[in-house]
Amino acid sequence: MAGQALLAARGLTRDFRGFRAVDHVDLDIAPESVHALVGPNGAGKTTLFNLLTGFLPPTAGTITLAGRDVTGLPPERVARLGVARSFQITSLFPQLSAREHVELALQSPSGLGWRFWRSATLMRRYRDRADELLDMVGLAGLAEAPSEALAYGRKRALELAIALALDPKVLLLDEPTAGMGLEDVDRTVELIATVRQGRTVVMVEHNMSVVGRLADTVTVLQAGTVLVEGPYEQVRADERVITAYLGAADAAH
Ligand SMILES: Nc1ncnc2c1ncn2[C@@H]1O[C@H](COP(=O)(O)OP(=O)(O)OP(=O)(O)O)[C@@H](O)[C@H]1O
Repeated sequence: MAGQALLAARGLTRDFRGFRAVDHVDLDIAPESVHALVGPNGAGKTTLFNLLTGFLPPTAGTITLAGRDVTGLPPERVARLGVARSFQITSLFPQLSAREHVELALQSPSGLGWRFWRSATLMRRYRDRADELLDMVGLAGLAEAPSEALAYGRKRALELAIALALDPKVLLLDEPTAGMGLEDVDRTVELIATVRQGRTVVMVEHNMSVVGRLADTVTVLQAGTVLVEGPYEQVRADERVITAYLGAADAAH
């Protein structure tokens, strides 16, 4: 199994001052699959995401990308090796246009740090690719719009275009439909179905209908451990998963 995985974790563990948020997780993300991480609040999904992208170093365990050990590498190195995550809206510059954001991402080798504009000629080379990416995420008509003028769903689409500028092998999406109305959810599902072509997608997603429509494999986390893993239909019918969610709902009331 590990030999076939593009991104794999073994015994991945992360403690926060004695509290174990991720507890010996084994994960195999198959190439060109959509793999969803789900689970009740506090299950460790975000922490696992941060571990896989180098934003947090693990307390124990290993992460491999195409068989190469990437454990403990900083996020920009992980990104350069082909693992990109969609950025949060807070990292957009209000006055820069959608196109300028993507152009900047294209000329930044890691996609993480914004660099100074190099030269007008060089930037023009990025323009065609930027416009292609904006078109892919449905923002072709909004290329000139300052990011602050974009509606919420469009801002999330711009984040995706920025992540795609790295041409990542693995794209990590953190709750891609969070806070969206039905129409934007549908558009985002279609968008992910498009951008997954030739890529591997890992997503944390609370909306089970979205998971059902997109994911090949679902990993359910609970209290930092893998509770169940498998195809959506199998996972949603699993008694342990139903109990975990009902338990979490009870605890919230
Ligand atoms: N920096 C931190 N310091 C201390 N505890 C943390 C830290 N980050 C996360 N935790 C704890 O680790 C556990 C897992 O958190 P995490 O955010 O990974 O869960 P999650 O599954 O993403 O939850 P949610 O669905 O609510 O986002 C939680 O109990 C959380 O309080």
